[in-house]
Amino acid sequence: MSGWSANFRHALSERGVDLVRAEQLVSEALEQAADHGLAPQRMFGPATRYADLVARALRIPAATPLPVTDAPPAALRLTNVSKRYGRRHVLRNVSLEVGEGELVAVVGANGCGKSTLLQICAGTTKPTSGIVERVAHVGYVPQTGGTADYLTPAEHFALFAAARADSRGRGVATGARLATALGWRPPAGQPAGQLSGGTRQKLNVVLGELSRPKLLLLDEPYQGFDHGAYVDLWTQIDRWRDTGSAVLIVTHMLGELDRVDRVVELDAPEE
Ligand SMILES: Nc1ncnc2c1ncn2[C@@H]1O[C@H](COP(=O)(O)OP(=O)(O)OP(=O)(O)O)[C@@H](O)[C@H]1O
Repeated sequence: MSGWSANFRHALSERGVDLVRAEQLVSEALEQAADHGLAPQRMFGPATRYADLVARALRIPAATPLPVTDAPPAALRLTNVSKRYGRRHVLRNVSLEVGEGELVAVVGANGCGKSTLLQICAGTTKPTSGIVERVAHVGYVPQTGGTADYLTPAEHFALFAAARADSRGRGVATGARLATALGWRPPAGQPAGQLSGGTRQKLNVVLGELSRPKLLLLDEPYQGFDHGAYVDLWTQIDRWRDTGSAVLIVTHMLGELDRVDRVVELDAPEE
């Protein structure tokens, strides 16, 4: 096995992908690279970065499923969640709930733990203590990363569709349709690494919503957007909420807070 394949398999397993599935993913990647006549490193970039993307597409380790109650259904519930990095407390006893058809904003000063909170909601970071309950079907738009420089938008759509056992054709068509709602027409054949920062972020948003998740986690999703795309995104967010999805958004855009149902303000970071 080549160095890239071994590193990819190892990185997948570090990200919680089971060995059989990891083996399958390595074979698929090698096949795809061979089809294009490229070395896997050239096609997918560094193995660890590609493993990040694949793990994101495969979605997130299971959290405790939410109990069924008579109350309006919650899509996400955090109870007394805390996070420490070494001795540094980043989050202390955060509790919040986002119901289906609800839009909740997370605000707070730089470094107060907003991205960490979203990672915990997504399941990509473990809390030090506390309980996370959420629906199984989650779309996560991280603040940075989340795309592979060497794959085209269509290849991203196909990869994320495959992770949901959906066909390549349907994934690519859905991705193109969702991109239109952000005023973007994905270019054929251009890898993500050659897209502008704002356009790459549009790709990130489309990947988050590609499989119509019940819960959308958006970490400052509009970075680099021009004004038109920013307006389009908020229209999309309203639409997700109105069609019953739960949306949790990290934002510094305090002017938009009258659009949201609830605001969760995190405490200032420890000195
Ligand atoms: N993997 C990590 N290891 C150690 N410390 C980390 C790690 N990730 C984040 N931190 C620290 O946790 C704190 C909170 O970071 P986080 O990115 O969650 O803040 P934020 O509120 O999203 O900030 P911003 O508004 O600038 O995006 C920071 O002090 C950061 O340095």
